[in-house]
Amino acid sequence: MTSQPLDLLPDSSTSFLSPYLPPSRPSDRVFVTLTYAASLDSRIALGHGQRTQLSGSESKCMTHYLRAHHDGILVGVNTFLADNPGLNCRYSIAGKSPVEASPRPIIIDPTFRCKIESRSKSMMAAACMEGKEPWILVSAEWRNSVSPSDLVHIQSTERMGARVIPVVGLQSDNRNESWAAILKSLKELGIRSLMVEGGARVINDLLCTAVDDINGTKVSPIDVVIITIAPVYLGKNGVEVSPATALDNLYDITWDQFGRDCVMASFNKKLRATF
Ligand SMILES: NC(=O)c1ccc[n+]([C@@H]2O[C@H](COP(=O)([O-])OP(=O)(O)OC[C@H]3O[C@@H](n4cnc5c(N)ncnc54)[C@H](O)[C@@H]3O)[C@@H](O)[C@H]2O)c1
Ligand SMILES: Nc1nc(=O)c(N)c(NC[C@H](O)[C@H](O)[C@H](O)COP(=O)(O)O)[nH]1
Repeated sequence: MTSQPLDLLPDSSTSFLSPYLPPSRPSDRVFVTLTYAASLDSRIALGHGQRTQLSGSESKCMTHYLRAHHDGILVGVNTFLADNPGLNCRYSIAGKSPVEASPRPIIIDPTFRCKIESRSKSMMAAACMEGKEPWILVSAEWRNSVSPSDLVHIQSTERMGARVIPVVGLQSDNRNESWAAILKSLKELGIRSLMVEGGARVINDLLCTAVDDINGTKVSPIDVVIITIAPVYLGKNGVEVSPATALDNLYDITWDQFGRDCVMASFNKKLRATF
């Protein structure tokens, strides 16, 4: 199963994106890009568990171009199970094979719900062929008391090249603590830039998360927000992106049109503003 490479973006689109790409200089923390596609009524899927294509071909290219510029791409386990995403990079990058250009797929899955089943098998098989093998972040508490049958699932998942990585604090009820734990683990694993694609729980949580910076000040972990707006309504049963608090954090905002979609790119103030 080999997918066709996507078309190349015009220079105007790569110039539009270039200020928002992760910096190449080393940093003491993970650079986080939050990106997703939403309808005009801020829905990202028609219903829970329903894969819904919102991006047109041009904005899909944009997403894969962004993937090529990040070390990791993260989704929640519901997205993994609903969408069976490849999470690879099908945008051709000069001098790089598709595997080299692809980010590391990272799945937040505290209790390992994505255990080997036909769908995750096909995703992992596809990822092995066209991208990098996924890392599955599970709760360390869950991993320490794993059942014999789940242990078998872990071993068969790892035999396919994936890694099941225990994270201390992942199952915390406190989103600040769980995101601090996720980002600390990923940094230790060598991820310097992370593209967060969804789903709704992940996006809504992350928008309201605050983690300690090097001075111990609570700041948002998000650096850049890039949102595709598709000109459709998904209706009230759709899966909504709407954080728990009001936010007015974005700056250096620019908009560009990709086919029939509009894409907003912006930086996120590190300090959280709520009104
Ligand atoms: N349009 C888009 O850009 C887009 C992108 C991604 C997903 N989607 C859609 O979103 C829907 C899925 O969204 P969702 O909200 O149901 O699920 P999700 O993908 O956000 O996954 C939620 C699950 O991930 C785990 N998780 C997430 N954050 C965690 C944290 N901080 N700590 C511990 N565990 C955590 C939990 O098990 C949680 O139940 C699907 O229908 C999918 O098609 C759309
Ligand atoms: N940018 C974007 N536009 C969409 O319309 C949509 N539904 C997603 N959803 C993100 C989700 O994770 C998808 O499942 C992957 O975008 C699937 O794409 P790949 O198989 O990885 O190429 N993302």
